[in-house]
Amino acid sequence: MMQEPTAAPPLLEAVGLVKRYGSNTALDGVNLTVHTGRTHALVGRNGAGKSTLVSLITGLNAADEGQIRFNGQDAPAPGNLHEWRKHVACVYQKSTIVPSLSVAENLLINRQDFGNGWIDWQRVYRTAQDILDEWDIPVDVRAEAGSLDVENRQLMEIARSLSYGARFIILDEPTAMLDGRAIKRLFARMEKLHEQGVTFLFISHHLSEVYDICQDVTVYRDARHIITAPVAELDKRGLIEAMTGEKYAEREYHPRKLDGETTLQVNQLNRNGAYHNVSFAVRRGEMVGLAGGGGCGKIAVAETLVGLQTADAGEILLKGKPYPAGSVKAALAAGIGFVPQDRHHEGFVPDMSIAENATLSILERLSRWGFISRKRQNKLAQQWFDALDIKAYGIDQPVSGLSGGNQQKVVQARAMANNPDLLVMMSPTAGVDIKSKETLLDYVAKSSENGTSVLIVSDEPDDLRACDRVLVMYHGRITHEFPIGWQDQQLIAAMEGLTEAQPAFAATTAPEEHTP
Ligand SMILES: Nc1ncnc2c1ncn2[C@@H]1O[C@H](COP(=O)(O)OP(=O)(O)OP(=O)(O)O)[C@@H](O)[C@H]1O
Repeated sequence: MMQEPTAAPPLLEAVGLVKRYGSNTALDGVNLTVHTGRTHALVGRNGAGKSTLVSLITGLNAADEGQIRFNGQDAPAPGNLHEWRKHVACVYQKSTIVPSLSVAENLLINRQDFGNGWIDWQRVYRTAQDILDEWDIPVDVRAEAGSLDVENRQLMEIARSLSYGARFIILDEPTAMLDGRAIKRLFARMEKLHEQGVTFLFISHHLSEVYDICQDVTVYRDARHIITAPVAELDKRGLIEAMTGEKYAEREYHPRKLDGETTLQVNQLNRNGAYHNVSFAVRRGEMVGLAGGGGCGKIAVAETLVGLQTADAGEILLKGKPYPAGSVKAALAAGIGFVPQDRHHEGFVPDMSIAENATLSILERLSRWGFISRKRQNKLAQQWFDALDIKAYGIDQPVSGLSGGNQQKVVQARAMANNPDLLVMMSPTAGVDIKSKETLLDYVAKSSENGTSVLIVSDEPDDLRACDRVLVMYHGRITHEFPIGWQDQQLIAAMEGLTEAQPAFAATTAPEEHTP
């Protein structure tokens, strides 16, 4: 189903784009047509080619074949970024700002009329303020850009793109690092900019967002264009089937009988300003969710368990024994595996291969007399590669060349390779496509059946559905516990603090004790 042609030429028309990396074809003759004023979603599984397409339609890379036109005119020559910026810009998940400079400097960086010789700072701030005012973007021009949170950093990058003249903005997984309220604010801002004549290409693995804010959707699968349709004509089931190429089946979740010994026991854990009186246990083979909105303290609790942070008071026992606090090494040695929140900093070594990264945590086990057995390493890595459905040309590929979601899977493999007693996963499916999410979470569920205890720390209902119990944190305290089978609305209301703490937790949630 193609979009009805309108009188004006499309804002973007990409036809027959091919891009190869060595023997790997990242895009195999794909099309994309975006019309002015229609928010267009681009979706596809990890490695489908979305980021590669963005690199071509923003002029960062040259296509091997195909044409790109903006408003009926041929696109500038690849690499002439000054000209491309007038047509299109992309706000990436990873920031492109200079953190040590002010918002104003970031907005006006690299402009011919600023920064040559003597700088008139009053003029810099005034011009930057004018840009933000024109688009009604409430960011302080004098703030250090590195101090902005993700939400404001994205707004600043949008304003910068618009100031170059672009009226076509690509948002690459903009909601991946935002909590529910910030996502609502972002969507409201997009609506407003849309009214001011800005068109968005929206890339997201959260399909409900596609239905919330997009009018058209394009699906790529395995480097190919599968379908473009108005979202109103393609329901969620159809969309998932287009993405996966398989029939979609609804899942059911059932309670399990769990009576194994306690693997993790957390007693009255406190960290000033982060979490308070946190107590819970995870049994052998149990999957527990730790949910909550941004700033609720769930990540701080998880990072304390794995040694990335320390508590001010309280007790953590693994199989009945304490282990040294504040040391990742000690946590790993005690039997904890973890998927960190920030995979770019703590997750993987980019220049090392999939095999090397996936087996980082067990190098000792793979070595004999100080030499690593490559055969054993590769065998194990290959098992993970297949089990997690990693899309790459092989286990020797450096992780830096993988798509975002596939990098996440390598981090996951590393966390599980050690066969830990307790697996702590923070936002484990951020950037992971819907099918891979299922594969990954199924794998975790299978490990739990074999005795691994699991703590999934996330605000994403889909990550938590298979958990035997979900604990919800709000303002640093556990306020609710839901057994498997909860409804999304229940969980979201608790995460947003819209429902009173349950009686079992109310005693620890007295408002006067609250430290934001
Ligand atoms: N610089 C590169 N070198 C080698 N291969 C690459 C490079 N960039 C991308 N690829 C490959 O091209 C394919 C498409 O990757 P791309 O990053 O475009 O996927 P994506 O749809 O954005 O995925 P994700 O949702 O995981 O971000 C993948 O197989 C990837 O490994």
